[in-house]
Amino acid sequence: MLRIAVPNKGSLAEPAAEMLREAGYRQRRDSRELVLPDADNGVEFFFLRPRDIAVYVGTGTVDVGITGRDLLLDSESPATEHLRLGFARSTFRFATQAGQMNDVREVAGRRVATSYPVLVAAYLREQGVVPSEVVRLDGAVETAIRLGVADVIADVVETGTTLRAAGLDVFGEPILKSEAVLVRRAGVEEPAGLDVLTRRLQGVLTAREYVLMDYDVPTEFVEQAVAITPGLESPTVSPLHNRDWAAVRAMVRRSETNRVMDALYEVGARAILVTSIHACRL
Ligand SMILES: Nc1ncnc2c1ncn2[C@@H]1O[C@H](COP(=O)(O)OP(=O)(O)OP(=O)(O)O)[C@@H](O)[C@H]1O
Ligand SMILES: O=P(O)(O)OC[C@H]1O[C@H](OP(=O)(O)OP(=O)(O)O)[C@H](O)[C@@H]1O
Ligand SMILES: [Mg+2]
Repeated sequence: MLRIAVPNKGSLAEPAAEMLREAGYRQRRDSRELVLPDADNGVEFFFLRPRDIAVYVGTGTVDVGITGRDLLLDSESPATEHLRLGFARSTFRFATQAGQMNDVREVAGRRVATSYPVLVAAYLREQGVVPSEVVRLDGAVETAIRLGVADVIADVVETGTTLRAAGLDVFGEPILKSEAVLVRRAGVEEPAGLDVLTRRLQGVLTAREYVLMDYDVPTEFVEQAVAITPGLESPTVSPLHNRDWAAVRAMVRRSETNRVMDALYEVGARAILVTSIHACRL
């Protein structure tokens, strides 16, 4: 049985459960359940705090886990990124009172509050900047400056709403770009069953990222049309009853759907249909 750690709370919990559900696994109905066997799929889920997941994976107590890249790096655990999962995207940044600082070098001699002290200390070391102190807080880091605990904060930024509400502005380069990742123990062989989990999750990622596009096009323009929709390997081209026309089917990036439809229409394609992909194995 592959033992999989899943975040029990916080921003990662719901999207992680949703992704596993889409990949065909059982998910818990009650948020108080801590362990959930899924014998039909040969896996067992352990619901753990997101910050602890890399630690469990690093010691080998569980085989793999879903956590954030920022949490993985801050844990210093011997766990490694196996697959990017594309949700809970954020940047990790320095911020201070609006208009006060422009460069990471200004952090020298200042107090920095963060929930990610290892990550911040490592970054400052790399930049050759020595702060006076790195203050570790559990959350609500944005308030630390107003309360006089720190001069600068380093925190997760998604929309920037929380920073703005606290009258703070980011400065310097982003310390890190984070997203949810599947992690496994570093330096050991892949656990049995991880290949199946990986293919299933990749299937969900592809189904989310691509759509299926069908259209009819006069045979004389097929080459021009398939150049616009080359698909992943090669598009399917089928004859129509009217021999002057062909039907084409290809996968297209969801984000490019309308641009591609416009381009196809221009070369003479008609009856252009877009369908969501429910599941796939590439
Ligand atoms: N607003 C956000 N947008 C995207 N990702 C976020 C956001 N807030 C936190 N994360 C990500 O979630 C992970 C942290 O999860 P964790 O559960 O510890 O904190 P949280 O989501 O802030 O939950 P809580 O504050 O309720 O404890 C990190 O990988 C972080 O990058
Ligand atoms: O850029 P935004 O879209 O505003 O999102 C970023 C905020 O979201 C998270 O906070 P959360 O609500 O989890 O509170 P916390 O600080 O107590 O963890 C994170 O720690 C930031 O504060
Ligand atoms: Mg939080």
